[in-house]
Parts: sequence; structure tokens; C-alpha cells
Amino acid sequence: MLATWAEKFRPHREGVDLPPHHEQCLGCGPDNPHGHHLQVRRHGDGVVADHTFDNRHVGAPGIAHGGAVATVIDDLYGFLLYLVGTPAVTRQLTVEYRTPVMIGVPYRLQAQVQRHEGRKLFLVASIAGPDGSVVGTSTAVFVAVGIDHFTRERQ
Ligand SMILES: CCCCCCCC/C=C\CCCCCCCC(=O)SCCNC(=O)CCNC(=O)[C@H](O)C(C)(C)COP(=O)(O)OP(=O)(O)OC[C@H]1O[C@@H](n2cnc3c(N)ncnc32)[C@H](O)[C@@H]1OP(=O)(O)O
Repeated sequence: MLATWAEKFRPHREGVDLPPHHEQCLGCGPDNPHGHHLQVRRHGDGVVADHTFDNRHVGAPGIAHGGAVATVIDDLYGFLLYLVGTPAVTRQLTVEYRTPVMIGVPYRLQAQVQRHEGRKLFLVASIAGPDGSVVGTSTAVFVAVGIDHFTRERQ
């Protein structure tokens, strides 16, 4: 997995689907039956995804679970790392839920790097409905890590 991960940090063309983090990733892994199967493409300095939540991720009837929305946004941020060129992990994630995110409705999610300070990446994202109205916004702090972060043994 480490070798394939490193290959993902090559230049990516505008509009072309970016590779999933790995096959089982909850956000984007094509082989995870419980996952969101998020498909993300580069858009300028940022990333964009068109995504529809389904009944596996329902919270209140008809409404996407807030945790599912946060999962998708967190994973979307993970695609910015391909553009930044370093592995990093989420240290802080905030989501503002302005209006409900509905099941079965196509949303557009966008994320970009706001600024880079040492190991810290300050990230922003938004989610908009079919009419372009913003239903949610997010900020995150990711911290760059070395490969050993993923290989180190922990309890
Ligand atoms: C190349 C090959 C690699 C192999 C790859 C294998 C496969 C990988 C597959 C897929 C990956 C991508 C998938 C994306 C999916 C979405 C992302 C996720 O779900 S990530 C999971 C959830 N997150 C965690 O599990 C983090 C848990 N936390 C930690 O491990 C540590 O806290 C860590 C590494 C983040 C930082 O720990 P410290 O000890 O290294 O560093 P400290 O000193 O605590 O903080 C660093 C700097 O950040 C600042 N900082 C911390 N919190 C901050 C905050 N809230 N706001 C601003 N700054 C903050 C601190 O003040 C410090 O700054 P100053 O260096 O002193 O300038």
C-alpha cells in the first residue's frame, strides 16, 4: 500500500478523477460496501466532488446523518494532500450545518487549502445544493506526517 500511496503524489490534470486513498477507505474506497464511494477531481488549486447521500447514511428520515456529511468532507480534504504533496492527518475538523443535507439530492463539494504554516495545513470546504445554495461549510487543520505515522505500532 505504501508504494501505491506514494505514486498518488504525481501531478494531476484538471477535471480528471483523483485516485482513491485506498480500496477500503470509508470515504472513497470503491471496495468498501459501507463507504461513500466519493469521486473527486482536481479543480484549479482545489478539489471538487459531486455526491449524493443514500439511505445507508440516513440520520433523521430523509436527511443525511451529520457524521456522514463530516466523513465525506474529511475525506475530500484528504484529496488535497495529492496536490500539496505530503501525507497529513486531520487534527481538527469543524462543520457548520446551515440547512439539512437531503438523501437522494446531488450536492457539489469543494475544498481548498487556505494556508500552509510549517506542518499545518488550514483547509476550507463547502457543500452546495443543485441550485447553488450553500448548505454547509467546513474548516480543518491537517498536520503533515511522515510515512512512519501509518506504519508505527500503537496500542
Ligand atoms: C507516503 C506513504 C504514506 C502511507 C500511507 C498509508 C495509507 C494512508 C491512507 C489514507 C490517508 C488519507 C486518508 C484521508 C482521510 C481523511 C483524513 C483522516 O481521517 S485522518 C484520521 C484522523 N486523524 C488522526 O488520526 C490524527 C490523530 N492525531 C495525531 O496523530 C497527532 O495529533 C498529529 C500527528 C496530528 C500531530 O501530533 P504531533 O505530536 O506530530 O504534533 P503536535 O505538536 O501535537 O501538533 C503539530 C502542530 O499543529 C498545531 N496544532 C495542533 N492542533 C491545532 C489546531 N487545532 N489548530 C491549529 N494548530 C494546531 C500544534 O500547535 C503544532 O504546531 P507547531 O508545530 O508547534 O507550530
